[in-house]
Amino acid sequence: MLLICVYVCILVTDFFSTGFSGRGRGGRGGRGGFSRGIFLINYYYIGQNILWKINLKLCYVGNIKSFLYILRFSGPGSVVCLSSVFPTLSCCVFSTPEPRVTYVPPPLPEDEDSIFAHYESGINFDKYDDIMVDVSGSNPPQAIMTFEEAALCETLNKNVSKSGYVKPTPVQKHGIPIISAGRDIMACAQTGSGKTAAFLLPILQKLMSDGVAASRFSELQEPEALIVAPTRELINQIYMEARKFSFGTCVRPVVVYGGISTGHQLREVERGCNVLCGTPGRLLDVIGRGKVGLSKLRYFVLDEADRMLDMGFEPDMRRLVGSPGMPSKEERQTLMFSATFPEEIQRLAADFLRTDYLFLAVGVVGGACTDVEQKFVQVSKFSKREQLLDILKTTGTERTMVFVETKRNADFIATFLCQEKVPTTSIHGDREQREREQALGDFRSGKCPVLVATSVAARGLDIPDVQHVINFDLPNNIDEYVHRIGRTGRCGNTGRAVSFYDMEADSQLAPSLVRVLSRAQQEVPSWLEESAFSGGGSAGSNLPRKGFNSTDSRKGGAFQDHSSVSSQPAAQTAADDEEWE
Ligand SMILES: Nc1ncnc2c1ncn2[C@@H]1O[C@H](COP(=O)(O)OP(=O)(O)OP(=O)(O)O)[C@@H](O)[C@H]1O
Repeated sequence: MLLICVYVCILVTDFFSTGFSGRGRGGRGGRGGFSRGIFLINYYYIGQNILWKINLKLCYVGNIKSFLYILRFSGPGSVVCLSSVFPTLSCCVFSTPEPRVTYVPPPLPEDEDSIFAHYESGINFDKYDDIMVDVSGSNPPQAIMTFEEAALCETLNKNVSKSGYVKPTPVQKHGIPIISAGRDIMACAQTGSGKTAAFLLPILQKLMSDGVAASRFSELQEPEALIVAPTRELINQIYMEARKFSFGTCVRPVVVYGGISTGHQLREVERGCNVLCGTPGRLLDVIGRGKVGLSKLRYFVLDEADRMLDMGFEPDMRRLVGSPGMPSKEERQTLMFSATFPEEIQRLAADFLRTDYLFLAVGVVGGACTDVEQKFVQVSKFSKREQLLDILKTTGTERTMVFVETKRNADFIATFLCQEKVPTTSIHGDREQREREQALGDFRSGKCPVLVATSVAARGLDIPDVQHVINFDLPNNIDEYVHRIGRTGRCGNTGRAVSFYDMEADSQLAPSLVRVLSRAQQEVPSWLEESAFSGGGSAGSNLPRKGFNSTDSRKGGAFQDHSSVSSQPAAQTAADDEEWE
C-alpha cells in the first residue's frame, strides 16, 4: 500500500514539475502557466498481477489555494484512501471502486451470409488508381496489381472474393507486399481506402503459411498478432474484418475493449487467441492479469495512431510496448497507420519502428476524398435546428450522420428529431456500451436512418450506405472535419456532406476549409473565401500543427506539405468531451 502511495506521489509531483500527460481542458496563463481549467489524468499501474487505475481530476481556478483535486483510485475489489497525502492543498478525495461492468454482447451470427455481408464498391472505385502514392525508405518491394499477385493461400483468397473484393485499393497494392516482405511500415492513407485489409491480409497469410498453432483452451494465451485501436467501435470493426478473413482457417481472432464484462472477454481469450484486437486500457488489463503473454508476438499494429495520441493514450501505448515479454522492435514487425503525420507521430514511429521502416503516403494526407460533395450553409446559432429538419425532410430514409459538438447536444438533437417524427438514434461517450451497440445496429439496419454523434464516431466507422453527413456544429479542427465527412463516399461510392457554418463561431476554420475544398476539387463559396481571407482564420485555435508534415520526415521529399490541411491536435474536441475508450 505504501509503495502505491509513493507511486502516486511521484506521479503527481511529476505532474507539477513537468506538466501533465493525461488529457485536459484549460487555458494557458499569461506567464506560461495554466490559468484555469480541469485536467484529467488516468494512470494504470500493474502490481501483484492486478491492474490498478488511478484517476486524477484537477480543477484549477487560478490560485493554488483553491486547487481542487479528486483522486479516484481503484483496483478490482480494493479501495485505498489517500486523503492525507497532500495536506497543503484543499482537497476532496473519493475512493470508489470502478463500477463492475456486466454487459455481455449478444452472440455474433455464425452463418456465412452475415459474416461476408458487404456493400458494393462504387462507381468511383477505379478512380483510386489515379491517387498519388509515395513510398519512401530503402528497397521498397514492388507493388502488386491484383490479389493473385499477393499469393494468398486458398482459403484466404476465397474469403477475399466472398467479401466482394475484386481488385486491391492503392494502400493494399503497396501495403500488402511491404508487410509480406517483413518490413515495418508507417502508412498514411485517405479515409475509406481499405487500410484494414491492407494489414490484415498479409498478417493472416503469414500466420497461415507458417502453420500457426491452432488455438486451443489455455489459461494463458500467447497471440502472434496484437492490434490496437483507440475506440471500442473501431476495434470491434477491425475484429469483424479479421473474423471474416480468417473464416474457415485455424487462426482465431479475439477482441477486448471497455464497457463489456471482463470475465466474458477473458473466457473468449482463454478459448484460443492468435490475433488479439483491443483498445489500450483493456489490453493492459488482460495482460496485467497474466492472461495474455507476449513472448510469441510477431506483429504489433497501431491503427489511428494520431487519434490515440489525441485521446491521451501515448502513455498506454508506451506501457504496452514495455509490457513484460514484449519482443523488442527488432524482433517484432510493427505497422503504424495514421491519418496525419505530425511531429508526435514521427517521434512515436522512431521509437516503435525499426530504423529501415517504409513510409507509405496515399492521396493528400489529411485531405478529403473527392467522392464526397461538400456543401456549406450559412446559419445563425438559433436557426440550426430548423435547417436540420428541412434537410432531413428532403433526405427521407437515406442514412445520415449528424455531428454535434457535445454529448448533451447529441441527446437533445436526437430527442428533438424523434419528436418531429424523424427516426433518430445517438452515439456518444456517455451512453452505455449496450446503448452504443444498439444505436449502431439500428442505424446500420435502417431502423433509425439518422444517427446523431459526437466526434468520437468520426474516425474509422465503416457503415454501409451512409449517403449524407451533416455537420450541425463544425469541429474546431480540420482533421476532424475530414474524418467526419469520410463516413460517406467510401470505397468508390459517392456521398454528400452539408456543414452549418456560423460566421461568429467557425471563422477560425475558414482558411483550412478553403484549402480542403479546393484540393478536393469542390466549389468554394465566395463568402467562405472572403471569411478566410478577411483574417478571421489566421488567429484563434486552428493554427497548423507545429511541424506537421505529410511525408516521410527522413527525406525532404516531394509530398512535403507544410502549408498543411492539418491543424491543432484534435485533443481539444474529442478528449474534452468524451471518455470513450
Ligand atoms: N479492395 C477492396 N475492394 C472492395 N471493397 C473494399 C476493398 N478494400 C476495402 N474495401 C471495403 O471498403 C470499406 C472501407 O475500408 P476500411 O474500413 O478498411 O477503410 P479505412 O481506410 O480503414 O477507412 P478509415 O480511414 O475511414 O478508417 C470497407 O467496407 C471494406 O470492406
